[in-house]
Amino acid sequence: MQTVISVEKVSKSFGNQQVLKNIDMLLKKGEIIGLIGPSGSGKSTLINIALGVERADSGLTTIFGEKMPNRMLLGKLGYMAQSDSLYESLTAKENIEFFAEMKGVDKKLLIQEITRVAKIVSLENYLDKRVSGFSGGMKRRLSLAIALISDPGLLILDEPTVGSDPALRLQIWQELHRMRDEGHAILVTTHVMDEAELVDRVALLLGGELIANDSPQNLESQYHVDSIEKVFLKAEGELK
Ligand SMILES: Nc1ncnc2c1ncn2[C@@H]1O[C@H](COP(=O)(O)OP(=O)(O)OP(=O)(O)O)[C@@H](O)[C@H]1O
Repeated sequence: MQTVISVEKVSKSFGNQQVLKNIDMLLKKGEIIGLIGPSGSGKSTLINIALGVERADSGLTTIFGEKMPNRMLLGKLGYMAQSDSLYESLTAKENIEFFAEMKGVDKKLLIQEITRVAKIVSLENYLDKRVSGFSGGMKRRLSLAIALISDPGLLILDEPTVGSDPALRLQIWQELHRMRDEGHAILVTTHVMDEAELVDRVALLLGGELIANDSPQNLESQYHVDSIEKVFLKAEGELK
C-alpha cells in the first residue's frame, strides 16, 4: 500500500525539554492510525512537524512523498486543528464556502459539497446561523466539516469528536471508516479510549517515544488486557 505520511527518525526539543525522540511512523493509504498519549506527550507537535508548520531538530517527514509545507498538496489534505479557526461573524455555510473556495472546489458543485459535509456532522439545519452563537461542540463539528471538503486523500484530525454526543460520535466514526474503506488515509488523535478501539493501528506516545504501534487487538493481547484504556494505563505504569 502507498505510504501517505512518512516520519523518519524525528526528534524535537523545546528549550531543554525533549518532546520527541527518534520517532518513526508510517501512515498508509486505506488506514486509520490513532495517535494517543498523555496530555503534553507531543501528539500535536508530531502532527505540526508532519504538516511542516513546526521544524524538527532532526529527521525527515514527507506527505504523499513530498516535503512539507507544499501548496500543491493542500487540496489533497484535510486538517482539523485542536483549536477551531472559524470566522465567528459569518454563518456556518459562509465558513464552509470560504474554505471550499480556497481549496478550489468548482463553483457549480459548491452547494452540493456544503450540504454533503454539513450532513456528515449533523449541521445541515444550522447552515444559516452565525458561528458566534454556536456551542463548542458545534464549532468542532463545523471544523470537521471543513476538513472533509473535497473528500481529501489524507485527513489529519486532532481531537475531532470533542463535544459530540455518543450518537454523533458513532456517525463520525462511520464516516471515517467509510473513507478509510475507500482508500483514504487518516491520522486521528483522541483522548477517548473507546475510540482508540476503532482504529487500525494505535500509535502510543510516551516519554517522547513511540512505545507501541500496532492494531488494538495485538496490543491488547501483548499487554494481556481487554481494552486500549488498560494498555494505556499499563504502559504508563498505573496498572499492574
Ligand atoms: N511552541 C512551543 N514552545 C515551547 N513548548 C512547546 C511548544 N509547543 C509544545 N510545547 C511543549 O511540548 C510538549 C508537547 O506538547 P503537545 O501540544 O505536542 O502535546 P499533546 O500530546 O498534543 O498534548 P494534548 O493532548 O494536551 O493536546 C508540551 O510540554 C508543551 O508544553
